[in-house]
Amino acid sequence: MIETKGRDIEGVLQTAQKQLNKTTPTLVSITEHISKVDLLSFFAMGKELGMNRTFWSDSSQQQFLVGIGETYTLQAKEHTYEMIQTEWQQLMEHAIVNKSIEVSSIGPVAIGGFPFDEGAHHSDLWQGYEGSKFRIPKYLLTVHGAEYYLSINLLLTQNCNISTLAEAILKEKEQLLSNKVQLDITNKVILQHEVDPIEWKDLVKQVTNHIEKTSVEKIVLARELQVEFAKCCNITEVLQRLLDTQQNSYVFAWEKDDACFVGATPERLVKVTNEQLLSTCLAGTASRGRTKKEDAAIGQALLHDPKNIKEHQIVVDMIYDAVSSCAHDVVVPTEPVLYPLHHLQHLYTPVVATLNKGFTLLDIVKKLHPTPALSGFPQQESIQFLREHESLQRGWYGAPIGWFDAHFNGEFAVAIRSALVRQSHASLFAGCGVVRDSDPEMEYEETKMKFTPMLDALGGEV
Ligand SMILES: C=C(O[C@H]1C=CC=C(C(=O)O)[C@@H]1O)C(=O)O
Ligand SMILES: [Mg+2]
Repeated sequence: MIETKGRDIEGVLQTAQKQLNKTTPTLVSITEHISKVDLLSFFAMGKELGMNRTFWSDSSQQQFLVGIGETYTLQAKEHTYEMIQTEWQQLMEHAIVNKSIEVSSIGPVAIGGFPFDEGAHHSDLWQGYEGSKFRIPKYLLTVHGAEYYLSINLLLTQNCNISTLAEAILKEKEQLLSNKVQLDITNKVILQHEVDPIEWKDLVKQVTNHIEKTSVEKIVLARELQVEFAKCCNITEVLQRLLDTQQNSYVFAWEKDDACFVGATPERLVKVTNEQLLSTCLAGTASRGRTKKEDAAIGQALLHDPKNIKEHQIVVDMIYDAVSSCAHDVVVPTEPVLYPLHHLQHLYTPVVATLNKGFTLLDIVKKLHPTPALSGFPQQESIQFLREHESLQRGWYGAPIGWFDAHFNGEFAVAIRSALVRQSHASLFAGCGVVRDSDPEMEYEETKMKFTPMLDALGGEV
């Protein structure tokens, strides 16, 4: 990676062009510190420019990444973790990066997702989301607390006309930063359809029988709710609703032409900042109470419920083993605490560790996914069971979604509480951990509750 410093875009691009030593296009990234802009106006403006959009907010809403356009895509259908990692390292080796600021998640940043199951067949539902895809946005707005940065990422060739390019960029940049889009909430769901609820409850029973008879301890079953809107769904409005209502959640959107995978997940998979590693065990679910007293009583019951404790502990044990295989000083509390969300609450155990030399964020993502919060335990047996029995095409649902920068600092969440929106239709996904004591009706109710955050954000009756 060549690091440069400079001021105006045209000047920086001219200097970069002189440094190109290859005939193939080279990634050039220019970052500047900018004044505050409206994030969702920036996002909405991307649509007017006809570009695919990307959105990420961390669970404390202190860090935001808003991407417009796609300068480069890393994609792979097999051995995806290794392929994406190698391609990124090669791209970064020759990249020319212009920045005078040392902050993570600026400059060349890849944002995207892995599939839940690399071995699953591709489906029409997930068209555009085959395999793993990570995009480097053409324009990336990064927000850290009160600080705003704009990175412009381009592929430069030796013979491209710099002044024409710089002029086009300045025009688009001005539009994106114009703070012009005002938002009304107009999305409205007019039809809801649960996919095969009776068959799904039968499958829960089948799983508890399977657990009785085999060494399998847990299988996470998911189901789908389809909705129809009065008109094309506006993703900016969905993001606004999710940001307003979903506390303690990562809000994400990854648009691909006429589709957008969008959600607000409470579940961190892993965050790596230099060598510091944070992961999360989240499993075990209850509703929120209508009063403080009722809420506390539900929370206490959840903390002491054997079925939910079992569901949770299986996740803690696996994550501890996975993290320990590539990190040291692993710290895991012995008891979970409650993790409150707007519509529900979970059992939560944080994991802190120091990454061993030679491992990257993507290595640990590969080791962790799928955790028993999404597949079950043991991992291979539960994945095999899902391949044979679950009719839902999970695609990117329940899979790692997130970002990484040039130094593999980054964060991944697990893409639950999510929906795949395609114009005036959407599929919502929700799953639950089935263990020996699971009751089909209660698991059904749990998944129903897990649809509510997305259904509400899409403009549906909850
Ligand atoms: C699979 C989902 O939730 C997982 C994460 C937290 C709690 C869970 C549970 O209690 O069953 C699930 O393991 C989902 O929301 O689609
Ligand atoms: Mg559960």
